[in-house]
Amino acid sequence: MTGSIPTIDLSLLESPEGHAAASRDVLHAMEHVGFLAIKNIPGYDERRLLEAAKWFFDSPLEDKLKIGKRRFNPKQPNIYKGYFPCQPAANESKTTSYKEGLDIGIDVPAELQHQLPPWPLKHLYEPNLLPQADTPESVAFSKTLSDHLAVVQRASHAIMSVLAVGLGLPSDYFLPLFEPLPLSTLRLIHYPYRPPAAADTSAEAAATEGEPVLHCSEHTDSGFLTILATFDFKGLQILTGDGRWVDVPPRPDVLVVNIGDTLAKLSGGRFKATRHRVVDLRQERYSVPFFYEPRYDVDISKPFTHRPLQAEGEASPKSHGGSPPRTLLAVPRMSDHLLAHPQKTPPFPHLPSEWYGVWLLGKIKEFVEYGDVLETVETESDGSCELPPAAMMADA
Ligand SMILES: O=C(O)CCC(=O)C(=O)O
Ligand SMILES: [Fe+2]
Repeated sequence: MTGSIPTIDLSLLESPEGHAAASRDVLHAMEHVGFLAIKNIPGYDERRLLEAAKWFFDSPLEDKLKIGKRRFNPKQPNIYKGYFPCQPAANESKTTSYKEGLDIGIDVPAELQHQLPPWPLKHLYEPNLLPQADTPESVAFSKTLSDHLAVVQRASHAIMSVLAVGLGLPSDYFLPLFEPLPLSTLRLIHYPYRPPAAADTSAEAAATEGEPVLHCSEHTDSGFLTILATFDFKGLQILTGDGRWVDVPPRPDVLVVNIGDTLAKLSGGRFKATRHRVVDLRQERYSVPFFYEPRYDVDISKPFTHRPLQAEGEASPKSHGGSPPRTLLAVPRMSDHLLAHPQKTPPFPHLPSEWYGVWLLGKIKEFVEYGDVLETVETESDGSCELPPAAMMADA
């Protein structure tokens, strides 16, 4: 069934013909499947990434907790980035999330600190927490993560540029939605081996109703794209249009790409944010998703355009350049419209609800590992009402 997930060979992007062919394939995959695979990814070192993940998760829990989010380590100020331990029965609902993980994002350079958003969005840009750099192993670990982050960021740019060209837009059309402060997250995940007797009750209850035991319940991702390393681990499944769960078998040196809610929404529903889940095959499992996410102040309240971006069968553009169709120029960013129409609904009345960052804070409370984020920010005393500096308000 993975035959239905198209594979894009990134090495083909070097030639104009390859780029055009990839554009067609990416558009088709995004419209019909919501998932694709990429191969020949420059710089991707699967073995090194897996070894790094194993090294980190094999270390003692007390060491991992040193870089834990505040909920797990009160000495740490972070609530968004950092390590979270496995929480078997953390969620009373049917949602299962049997995993531990480490979240890292971009490190905001000193010269951009003044562009950080106000509370509570500033939490989304917390400094990374990484193991103390006092051993060669921990230095190598941090280097592996930053190298992989660069690899998947480049791959994300490549896919977005292929997509833009497929839509008849300049190849760097989407870049201003991300720069200079993308909210992207790289997450290392370890799903521990879970013997049947130790499985949490919600997962077992679901299984007895004929559903498989899950490591991670069905969901959609939040951002634009997810670029996922599954190494040689099975378990990932996607939901097809006709309601069947199908496996995404792992393939060596291939990364899985899927669309998140934001790109699906901004495309006016043309691209699919496909539901997916991870089945517990009664074995330990590792994965490394990269969630490619825009700046906090991107306006996600309306699609790129009010009509479908490009009707099926419409001629695809032949070149990367040229003027984009006029109706596509309404790329949502923090705009005069938002300033003129302040948001109507809380949770953060001093911020426009149309902002990606505001929506993200609301969405992540669905996930066990972030369950407390909203409560934490709501109980913080710093409810300052400043808006971001003028530089961030202007169109980039
Ligand atoms: O572990 C996997 O293969 C998928 C994880 C996933 O879907 C997610 O973290 O959003
Ligand atoms: Fe996901």
